[in-house]
Amino acid sequence: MRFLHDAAPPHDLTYDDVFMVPRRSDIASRYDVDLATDDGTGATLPLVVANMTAIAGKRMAETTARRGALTVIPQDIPIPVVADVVRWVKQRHHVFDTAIELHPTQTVAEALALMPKRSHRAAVVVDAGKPVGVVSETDCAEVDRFAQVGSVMNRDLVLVARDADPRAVFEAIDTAKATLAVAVSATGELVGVLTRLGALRATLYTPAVDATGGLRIAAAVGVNGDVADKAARLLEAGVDTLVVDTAHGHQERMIKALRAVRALDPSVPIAAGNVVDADGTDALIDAGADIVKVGVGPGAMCTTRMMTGVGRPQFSAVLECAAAARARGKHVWADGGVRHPRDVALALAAGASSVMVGSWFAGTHESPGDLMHDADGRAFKVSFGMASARAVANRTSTESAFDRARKGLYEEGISSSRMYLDPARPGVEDLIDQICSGLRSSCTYAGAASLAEFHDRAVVGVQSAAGFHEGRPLSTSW
Ligand SMILES: NC(=O)C1=CN([C@@H]2O[C@H](COP(=O)(O)OP(=O)(O)OC[C@H]3O[C@@H](n4cnc5c(N)ncnc54)[C@H](OP(=O)(O)O)[C@@H]3O)[C@@H](O)[C@H]2O)C=CC1
Ligand SMILES: Nc1nc2c(ncn2[C@@H]2O[C@H](COP(=O)(O)O)[C@@H](O)[C@H]2O)c(=O)[nH]1
Ligand SMILES: [K+]
Repeated sequence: MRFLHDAAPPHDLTYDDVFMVPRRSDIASRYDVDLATDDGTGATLPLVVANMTAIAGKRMAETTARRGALTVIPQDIPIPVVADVVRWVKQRHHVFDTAIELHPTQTVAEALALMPKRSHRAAVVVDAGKPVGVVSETDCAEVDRFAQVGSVMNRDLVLVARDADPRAVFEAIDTAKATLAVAVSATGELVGVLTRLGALRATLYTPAVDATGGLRIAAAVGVNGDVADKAARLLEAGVDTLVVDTAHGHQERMIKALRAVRALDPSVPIAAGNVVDADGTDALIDAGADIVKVGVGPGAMCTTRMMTGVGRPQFSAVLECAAAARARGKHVWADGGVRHPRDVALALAAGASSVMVGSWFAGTHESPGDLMHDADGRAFKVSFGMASARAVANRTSTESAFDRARKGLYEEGISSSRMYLDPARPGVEDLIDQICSGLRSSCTYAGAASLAEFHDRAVVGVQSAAGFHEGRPLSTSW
């Protein structure tokens, strides 16, 4: 990446401060761009779901890995639970989505409570292991809440084989004008479901898969307690990337923790952070990090900059840390503050190998929280920061009341925030589609067929607030 007219700015910049200029390109189609990362995580998209309890759970992990991104299970989840999640995610089908299963005698009320867990808003009715119907939210509208789903379900199933070609599945759904197709095994047991859009996506994305065919997943450890023991148990559980995570990554406790994790000689990449400069990046690489997590204070749930004055505008932080890491053959993840597809593109132009997204994905069907509605009927989920009073109370629940009270004094995150679902993009895959289409287009504007070429060729200029404002679309007249 270089600055336009080679004019490096005199002050630090964040995503809104910069823009990219188009360059002569010989990339004929946006589909000719390869978005795979080269950081050893095996992700086929440069996206990582941040290790936040309100965002990164098993549904998020399954759904994002199927499209090629990685989800990091947070450090606050007990390790036996993480092991169960890893096992579950690795058993998921690469093409078919995990269905909500209901027995014909379950009620419409139960169905309606479970359906928001899927963006396709439907469940498969299963009897003796075999699908007998599909029930959607529309089928349940205006129906007595105590009615049994067996009496409202649609029995005309589009049944397909577990190895059916996604394009053929798309056509079968289209012809039947159905909501989704139901995949079954050779003996007729339910395997999963696929919508028209899911079938299309299966032809556009490559799942992030490990050597044995399981979907990939990452998990985080903090820097307190017996870090080596926790890391060893996560590796034993089969995580594909290990993240050592704390607010202030450039500290002795982190360096000690990282050395202990490196001493386990893991065969998977170790990511560690967070830092914002070359010194911090070098220190973490010296201690054993393959990937350095960059960002202090940009996160949407983060109050660190307001509380402490510490942090650094994220674009400059990523640019400096990425240069330091690249000089040593290592990588950085740009962590936090991403709100538009352009921010993802700019972080990658600056040299990040992947971009961590937290709050943007909180308001989706796949985040772990329950779907709620405000007084105007708008759907939202509750999110919270990992350094908020709420998260600290969870993390320290086994400590003495005194220690908990002491730790509770240091709050650097929001405990409750409403993240509204975008009615046009209520699922995380809708947001991934949006990000990838923006990013593919950015790459072709730069004349880049891969992320490595994108970083090489990107030319970035600095803009005023008016310049940023000019780029915003206008939904009504002036
Ligand atoms: N990227 C960002 O800007 C930030 C991210 N976070 C996220 O929040 C989560 C919790 O992180 P964290 O608060 O580090 O909690 P941890 O539970 O990981 O504990 C951090 C440890 O470091 C010590 N410490 C020393 N200086 C600091 C400092 N300035 N800030 C925080 N801890 C310090 C703490 O000791 P003692 O308590 O005795 O001081 C504690 O033992 C992580 O997921 C982290 O990534 C949190 C803040 C900023
Ligand atoms: N200072 C704090 N930072 C936090 C907290 N919880 C998470 N984070 C950081 O934010 C990113 C995600 O950023 P987002 O803009 O996509 O939401 C995450 O990976 C952490 O580094 C917090 O409570 N305080
Ligand atoms: K912030």
